[in-house]
Amino acid sequence: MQHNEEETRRAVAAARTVVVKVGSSSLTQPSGHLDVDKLEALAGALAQVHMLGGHVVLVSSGAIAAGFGPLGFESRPTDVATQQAAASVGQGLLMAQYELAFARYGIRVGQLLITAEDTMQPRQYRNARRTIGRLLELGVLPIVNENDALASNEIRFGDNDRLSALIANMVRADALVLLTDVDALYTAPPSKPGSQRIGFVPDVAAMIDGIQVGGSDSGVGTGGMVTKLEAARMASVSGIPAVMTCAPNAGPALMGDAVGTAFAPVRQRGSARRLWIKFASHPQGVLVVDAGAAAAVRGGRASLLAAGVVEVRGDFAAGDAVWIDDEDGNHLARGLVGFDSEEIPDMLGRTTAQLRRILGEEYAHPVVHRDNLVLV
Ligand SMILES: Nc1ncnc2c1ncn2[C@@H]1O[C@H](COP(=O)(O)OP(=O)(O)O)[C@@H](O)[C@H]1O
Ligand SMILES: N[C@@H](CCC(=O)OP(=O)(O)O)C(=O)O
Repeated sequence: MQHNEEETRRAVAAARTVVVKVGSSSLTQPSGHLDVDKLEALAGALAQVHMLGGHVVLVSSGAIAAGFGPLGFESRPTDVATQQAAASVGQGLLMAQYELAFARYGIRVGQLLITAEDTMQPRQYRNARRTIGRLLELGVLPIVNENDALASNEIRFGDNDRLSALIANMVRADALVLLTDVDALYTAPPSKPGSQRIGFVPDVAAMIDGIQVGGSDSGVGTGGMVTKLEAARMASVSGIPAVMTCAPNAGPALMGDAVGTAFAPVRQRGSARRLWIKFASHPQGVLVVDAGAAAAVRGGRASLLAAGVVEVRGDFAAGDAVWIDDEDGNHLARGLVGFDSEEIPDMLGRTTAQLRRILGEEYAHPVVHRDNLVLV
């Protein structure tokens, strides 16, 4: 599958389900306070799609930006605890404005606060997917943000760009639209003289190295262009076309006009939850595997059995993410492990039949099931 720009834009315009991500900088005034006019303009553009029968999921940042002013801070706080407090105040303010803005079009909104690390667990993943699906069936416009108050620093995504790509993959969206404060991707940060606008990226994974990307200049955003390109790549390998542009271009971008930068999908639709394991997991330990197990894991379809594990490192609980390494220390895969780290030493090298006989039925399972394993 190789999409050209026209096909990519057309696919965005024809999308039945679209995930739209808006950054803090597109919802705030230079002072950092929430800019209600900007928020209303965005709601107007999304309402058009909704009223034409499209399903829109909005991933909105802005909780921290909306909360720090009312708490009396002059600029965005830099320590995590104050950011979390600001998010807790700001999230309610943000949703109140969205409710008002969408109510003008008779559209009801629903809030989902997601912790990416938790949502890759099968049950939470299914629940989040089912809730968003049901909201869409009920004609509600779901608004997603990271659960800033809960996510600790280590597991926090911090930016919503990659979260929006994971959500697009989860809801099997037909398009992802990333709205920010620059009109397009440039060959270098736009403040640099001579940087050129890029209208179309046929293969984002292949071009990432050729672009100079910088962090956020806005003072309120977090990820800058790095995480936006990462999000575009995640969408692209999930078979989802993406467009990145500035928030005032939301309407034209959603209609397939040639604004911003379009990113072609490079694959067929991929599996869903495994993308979360790949991008949202923070491995807590390592399982070192022998050559036979390494070959099986590399083959892509096998579960990791205790028989092939030679060593376990780290302190983790069943359900945590771990690295699967070969004996030379190369990372082969990431996976959600089925056992606590203390349970695994007694299992090492044993076949499933031996595990059943010696340790009992509850140990006669793969250490990492193939559904929970993703190659790196
Ligand atoms: N190559 C590039 N092309 C476009 N913008 C870039 C590039 N490198 C860095 N940037 C910066 O990324 C910023 C957008 O990221 P960010 O401030 O995190 O926005 P948001 O709050 O929308 O997530 C832009 O303001 C721009 O200055
Ligand atoms: N969850 C945070 C998002 C952090 C953030 O600023 O993200 P972004 O503006 O998308 O780079 C918030 O709502 O403030």
